[in-house]
Amino acid sequence: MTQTSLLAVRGLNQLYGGSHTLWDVELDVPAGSCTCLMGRNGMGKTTLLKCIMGLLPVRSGEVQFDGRDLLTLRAEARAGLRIGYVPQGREIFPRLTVEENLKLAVYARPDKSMAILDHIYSLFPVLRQMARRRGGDLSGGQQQQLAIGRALVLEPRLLILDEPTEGIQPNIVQEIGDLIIRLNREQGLTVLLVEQKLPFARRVASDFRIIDKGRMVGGGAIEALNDDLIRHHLTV
Ligand SMILES: Nc1ncnc2c1ncn2[C@@H]1O[C@H](COP(=O)(O)OP(=O)(O)OP(=O)(O)O)[C@@H](O)[C@H]1O
Repeated sequence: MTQTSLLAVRGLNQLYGGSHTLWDVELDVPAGSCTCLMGRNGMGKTTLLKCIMGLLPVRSGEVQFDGRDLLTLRAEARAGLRIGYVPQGREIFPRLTVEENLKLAVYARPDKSMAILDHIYSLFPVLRQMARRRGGDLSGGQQQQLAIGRALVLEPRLLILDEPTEGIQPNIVQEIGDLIIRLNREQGLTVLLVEQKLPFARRVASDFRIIDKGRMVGGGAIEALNDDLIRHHLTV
């Protein structure tokens, strides 16, 4: 692990049954960065995030968070290290209210302190307005905000977001971008983001990594994401 990486993946291999999905993957997420993991559909982005979170078994390799080996820890213990994860599709509880969804996350905090809810509502005023509505009754954009708010309840040191803008109306995409920028640049939260929208990635990210057919094929500062890389690995 390089000195400045908060998260480091080394030589990671993953298989779904006999199908080899991730090949010797290396990934560094520098502390304080907003690192955007990019790649076409089906290239292994979600699979890599699930391996990092302990939601899928890996065949070989290492995952280190702040110098600690994650692969020996169960998924709950990884969240306990304050790694917040917002999965693709959001996975909120549709029949529970907004506040109940947030409170469930509070019970995972060591101090179980509900005081954090005020902070979450200040980041997402719409969630305060909707506190008694059922999660399933919110719009897609509001559900995404709830899923991010729920991850922030743990006051994560690393926030992992899987395509937070997918299927969301443009004004909420803008708001989510504003929030990521605020959390990352003003509050110093390290972010690992899977994102396919180039303008969004360019706006919020400091660094990029490209995965193609399960292999890491490029990366660097976001300014280095050039047309050649885009043509070869990102456009359909
Ligand atoms: N549960 C599974 N069982 C078998 N194969 C799977 C499973 N989930 C994903 N795959 C396969 O693994 C590969 C990588 O999928 P993954 O979802 O990680 O891609 P992705 O880059 O996140 O794509 P997307 O942007 O579409 O979510 C794909 O070929 C996919 O079909």
